[in-house]
Parts: sequence; C-alpha cells; structure tokens
Amino acid sequence: MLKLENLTLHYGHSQILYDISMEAESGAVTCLMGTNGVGKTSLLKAISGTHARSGGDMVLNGETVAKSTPAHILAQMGVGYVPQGRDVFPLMTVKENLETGFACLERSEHRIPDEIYELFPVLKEMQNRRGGDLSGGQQQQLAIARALITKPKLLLLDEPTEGIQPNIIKQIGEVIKYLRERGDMAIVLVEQFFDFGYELGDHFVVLTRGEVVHNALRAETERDALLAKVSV
Ligand SMILES: Nc1ncnc2c1ncn2[C@@H]1O[C@H](COP(=O)(O)OP(=O)(O)OP(=O)(O)O)[C@@H](O)[C@H]1O
Repeated sequence: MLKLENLTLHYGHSQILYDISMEAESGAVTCLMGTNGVGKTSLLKAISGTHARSGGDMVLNGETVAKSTPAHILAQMGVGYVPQGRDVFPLMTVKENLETGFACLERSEHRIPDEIYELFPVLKEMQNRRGGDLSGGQQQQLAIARALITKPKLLLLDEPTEGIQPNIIKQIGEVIKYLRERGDMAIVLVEQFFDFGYELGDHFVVLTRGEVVHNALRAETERDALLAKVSV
C-alpha cells in the first residue's frame, strides 16, 4: 500500500530525516517508534503532504507520488491523517467537524456512515456540541472519525494515546484492531506508549536521529530488544 525509498526531509537547512525506507501493508498496523524528536511526526507530515519531503520516492497503492503533491490531493488519494494534538475545530460542532471530511469525497457520498457512530457512540450523543467542549479523549475519537469519513486506504495516527484516560485508550485500541481486521487499509501508528504500540503492531519501524534503526515484522522483533531501541 505504502512504499518509501530513501525519503529525506529538511526544515530549512536542517536535515531531519535520512534515507527512510519502509513499507506499510493493508490489513496491518505498522508501528513507528522512537524517543522524542527523532522525526516520527515529520515522517507522517511527509507522507501526508503536510510538509514536502526533500528527496526519495513514495509509492501509494502502486502510484508514484510526486514530491510536491499537496496534502489535499494526498487526502483524495486515500491518505487519512490524524495529527498529534488532534486539530479538532473548536468552534464547529462535532457533526460539522465530521463533515469537513466530505471535501475528499464525491457529492453522492456526503453522509456520515452509521459505522462511524457505531465505532464512536459518544460522537452521536455529542453531535451538536462544539468540538472545543469535548474532553481530550473525545476529541481524539472525533479526529479519528473525521479521518475515517474520508475512506482512507492509509491511516496515519500520531500518538493517539497522548494525554488520554485509560478507558478511552482501550476503546481506541479496539477501533484500531477492528480497522486492521477489516483489511482494507494500511495503518501507520506513531506511538510512545510502548505497551499499546507493541500490542497492536504487526510490523515495527524504529527511528533514531532521523534514521531507521529497526524495520521488521512482529515475528522477527524481540520485545525487550525493541524496548531497548526505543528507550535510547
Ligand atoms: N517546523 C519545524 N521547523 C524546524 N524544526 C522542526 C520543525 N518541526 C520539528 N522540528 C524538529 O525536527 C525534529 C524532529 O521533530 P518531530 O516532531 O518530527 O519528532 P518526533 O519524533 O515526532 O518527536 P515527538 O515524539 O516529540 O513528537 C526535532 O528536532 C524538532 O525540533
């Protein structure tokens, strides 16, 4: 579904990512790990078109993606991005926040599927409340739901557990497992909560200072060795 080869990224003159090569398959969770500041968010920004990569190749669903492809085109090509901090629109209602996802869809598809409210019942109850009035956990659920509205083939989740209470973390974990089982999307999960990421990951990629230092399937990844790599 997603293939990166030798991807590089700069902010101005400072190079942040070095020759990142990795793949993410449909029906699998690729867990991207590493300590603060190693470049995980920057990699998601490059994949989503939020910040253009400087070099390297990206292939999405068999299609080569040009370096300067903007985020709204990548969204139409099937990239759903749930950024760190969620970016819910605080003054818009829950329903209006969800409807912003329609921008990627044909007019005939402009409806909120029942599945969204089945996955996140709280959003149905709160559909007329403002996004800014929701708790952090509810906002995270809203941000994931908004990305799902766009019918992504690749879902990018940046630290969905950050600052969220345990019962909602559990619910989000269940949703990720359900989406994986559905089998029609690749999921790239950036996660610093090791046990959450380790439980869900089918494939682990670890970054250190902008470089890939581990890239292997679950069966080839020993838990304690992985923990050691993400703790340095
Ligand atoms: N807009 C920017 N301009 C300049 N430098 C940036 C910018 N955004 C991030 N950086 C730097 O790039 C590096 C990688 O940051 P990034 O947010 O990608 O790391 P991360 O692994 O996601 O970290 P965290 O877990 O803390 O979110 C850091 O040194 C950060 O300071």
